[in-house]
Amino acid sequence: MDILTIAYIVIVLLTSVYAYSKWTYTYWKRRGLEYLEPEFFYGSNKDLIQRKLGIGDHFANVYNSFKSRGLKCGGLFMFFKPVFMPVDLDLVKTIMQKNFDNFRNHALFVNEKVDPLAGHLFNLEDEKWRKIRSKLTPTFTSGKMKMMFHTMVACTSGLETILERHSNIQEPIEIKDLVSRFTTDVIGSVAFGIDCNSLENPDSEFRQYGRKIFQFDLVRRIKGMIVMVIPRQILVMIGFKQMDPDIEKFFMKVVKDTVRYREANNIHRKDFMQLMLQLKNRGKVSEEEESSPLPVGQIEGQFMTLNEVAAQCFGFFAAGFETSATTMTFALLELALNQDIQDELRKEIGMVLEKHGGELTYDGIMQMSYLDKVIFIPETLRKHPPIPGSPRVCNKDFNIPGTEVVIEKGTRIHIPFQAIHRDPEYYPDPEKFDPERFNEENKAKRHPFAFLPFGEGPRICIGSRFGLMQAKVGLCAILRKFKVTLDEKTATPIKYSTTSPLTSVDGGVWIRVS
Ligand code: HEM
Repeated sequence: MDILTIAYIVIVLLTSVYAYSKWTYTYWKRRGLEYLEPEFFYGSNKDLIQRKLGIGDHFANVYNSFKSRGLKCGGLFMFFKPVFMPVDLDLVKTIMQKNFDNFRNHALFVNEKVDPLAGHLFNLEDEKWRKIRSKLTPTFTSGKMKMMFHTMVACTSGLETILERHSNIQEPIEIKDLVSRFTTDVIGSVAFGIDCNSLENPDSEFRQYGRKIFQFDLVRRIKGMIVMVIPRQILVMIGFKQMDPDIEKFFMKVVKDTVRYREANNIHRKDFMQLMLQLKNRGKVSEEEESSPLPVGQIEGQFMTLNEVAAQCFGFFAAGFETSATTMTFALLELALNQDIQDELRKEIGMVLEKHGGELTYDGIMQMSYLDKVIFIPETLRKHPPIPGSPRVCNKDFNIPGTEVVIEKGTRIHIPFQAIHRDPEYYPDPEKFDPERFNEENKAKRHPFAFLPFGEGPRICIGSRFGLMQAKVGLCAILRKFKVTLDEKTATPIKYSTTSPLTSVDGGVWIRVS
């Protein structure tokens, strides 16, 4: 082929892609929906793709631009794909709850044959999601939380030892790293029954792989782009793999070894793995400790396979340690900046502990109203939601109430939690950290969908109780003994990282303890 022919083919190809994108970018106009003017290739997300803004800040800009135009919703483009964004909270409720059947799935590409660990609840779709969700729901009741409480408390001693050391040598500590090691130890222990030891050893394998799950390096970003641009059917056909092989190998081995060991030695522990073994061998979670297979004839329900068990354990690890560590980090940041609130909280912790003989107990934690309904944790999650937004996909055409616009099957949706949490219509002076926003009177005045740190509707976070409990246990352990102040190494005013999928602070949060 001569050079002229090659040049001709390239020109034809580029012109076709350009013409296709031009046509695609008229999608929202053709459907009669106001939209953000896209740019070639980037669509409406140039700042996000070029990493000038993080996910939360970028979608907050999009939300604010629709809101300032008085719109209830709007259209945008992710590369060439149309994305719908609800702004009005009744419409958010319609999508997440009222018309859930039209918007059941998270729109994430999974091929369990190639990526068995990706078959966790967050990624699953339709009937398989429904089936696994109903099996897992009983593992997160308050009774089960009570059962796992002591494991959480046991992990606080390492946390206290490290802070004691930093207090003595008067050195600041990057608190996100420390509390991530705490939550890694808690989840490792509760989900896998393994002492991860990452508080003692910051480079433990669990901590290393935990960090890796949330590192979005170039390869991950390219894979993410491929998944957005190439149709699913083609990805399945070519066996496209997303999961890093070393992460997969590590977690698969941990789960399989633990399952085999427990089954061979008839070991029962009060943890999540025990409940998974019940699902694997008995098809349901029961109150008994027993998890060995039932005799033929007594079997109820369907069983989980070993791969499904591994995927759920991996999902809980990934979804559980970083989100709770993020909550604890922002709570400590705000407490360091608001010493009066910190004093109030420490007073409550002291009073409750005194009533419970100086011990951190489940009932004691449940009595901490300033920590809990107070307001304090909700205000942290409002101002800094760890997951800044959630995707959905439309699986049945849906007519937006009161308009002619139809969201077509296959259209992606983005629900911008962070933007809603910072909307002055619902939270006046939104940058201010004010726990009183969550007293009963103020809460009652707000639209229930103005607070979405755990999502809403049938797809709401299944581990919220667990996540809140471990954050509270960790915070109580810190605040009962230490006063926290912000070290000058923290870049203030803080900026959110533009590279992390979860909300996190650029340069970290450096805390001094005394
Ligand atoms: C403070 C901590 C946490 C926060 C802020 C958080 C937040 C969220 C959010 C926003 C979603 C998406 C909901 C939606 O799309 O509507 C979610 C889903 C999920 N979370 Fe959490 N989460 C936390 C802790 C945990 C923990 C500790 C676990 C497990 C032990 C967990 C497991 C999950 C799972 C499995 C899903 C998927 C649910 C489904 O699709 O049915 N999360 N979480």
